[in-house]
Amino acid sequence: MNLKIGFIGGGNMSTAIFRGIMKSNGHPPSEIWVSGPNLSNLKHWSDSGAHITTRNDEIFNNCDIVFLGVKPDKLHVAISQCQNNAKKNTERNVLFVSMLGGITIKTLHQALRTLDNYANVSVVRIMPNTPMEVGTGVCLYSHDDIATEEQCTVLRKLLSCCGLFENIPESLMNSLGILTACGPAFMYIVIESLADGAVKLGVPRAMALRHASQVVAGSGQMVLQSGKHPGLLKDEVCSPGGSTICGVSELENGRLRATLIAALEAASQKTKNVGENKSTSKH
Ligand SMILES: NC(=O)C1=CN([C@@H]2O[C@H](COP(=O)(O)OP(=O)(O)OC[C@H]3O[C@@H](n4cnc5c(N)ncnc54)[C@H](O)[C@@H]3O)[C@@H](O)[C@H]2O)C=CC1
Ligand SMILES: O=C(O)[C@@H]1CCC=N1
Repeated sequence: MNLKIGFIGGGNMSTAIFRGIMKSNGHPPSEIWVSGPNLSNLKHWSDSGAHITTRNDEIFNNCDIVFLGVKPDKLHVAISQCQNNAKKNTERNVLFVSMLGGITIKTLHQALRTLDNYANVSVVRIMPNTPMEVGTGVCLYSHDDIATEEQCTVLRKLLSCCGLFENIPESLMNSLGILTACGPAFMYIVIESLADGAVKLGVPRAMALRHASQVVAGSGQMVLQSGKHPGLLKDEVCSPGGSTICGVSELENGRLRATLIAALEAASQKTKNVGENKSTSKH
């Protein structure tokens, strides 16, 4: 029998995971459910064969693995909507998988404690990224001490078709998790900027974007596959007195390295504040 997979919140990140699973035939869509306040926003799920509902309790009461994909400030309301007093099947085991940035396993347990079948709920905290949609993502995870090896294996089987699936200490979620989850946005800006540069030099936009993307993907593969330090790989491109080093010099003038480091720090600080429930608009 296939496991029933549910998503509470079917926005960008849940959709990317769903599409990644669909792309690799990782699970039949007829065994996937998603909930959200507005059914018209979930049409892309039902078009692919998944079940859609406005009721979070339907997901929680019927699914074996329940992904939580709402914004962190909706944590408590979304969980309170999982309670259905008419249905008291408290024996079911549920693997509750939260993708909420900054929200700790401890906070998740505190929120879930209000539910009737809390005793049978184990929690996995994941930090996914949107490239999971095309099978080249990263999904970091940490689990509580209730989740069984078997549950983690089932989750690994489901999500490793979307890319790298790696167990990390929860203490790294707001650092490594920031690199992997926010990093794609930073890299899209790099790709767009490289393409802009080529367009400025007269290259047609679509051609520039396609090649900028391939250069970024290829460079990442080169670091991964060659085992060489990126500084050495950079040196291998820079001929003495050549063109590339002129460009590198401009990147240093523009403080590219310092800016990327600061971007990760800012995103990490913001995520920590979300976890601590600080309502600062900046950081
Ligand atoms: N977008 C990304 O690249 C990543 C997002 N995340 C996390 O994923 C979570 C979702 O982020 P996104 O998908 O980007 O946001 P989103 O705004 O696209 O999706 C959130 C969804 O939750 C739905 N929703 C709101 N209240 C609800 C409720 N009470 N019950 C059920 N559904 C409800 C909304 O209608 C919306 O579709 C966040 O907690 C974020 O920290 C984590 C890693 C990466
Ligand atoms: O920007 C955000 O808040 C989410 C969390 C990590 C990536 N996206």
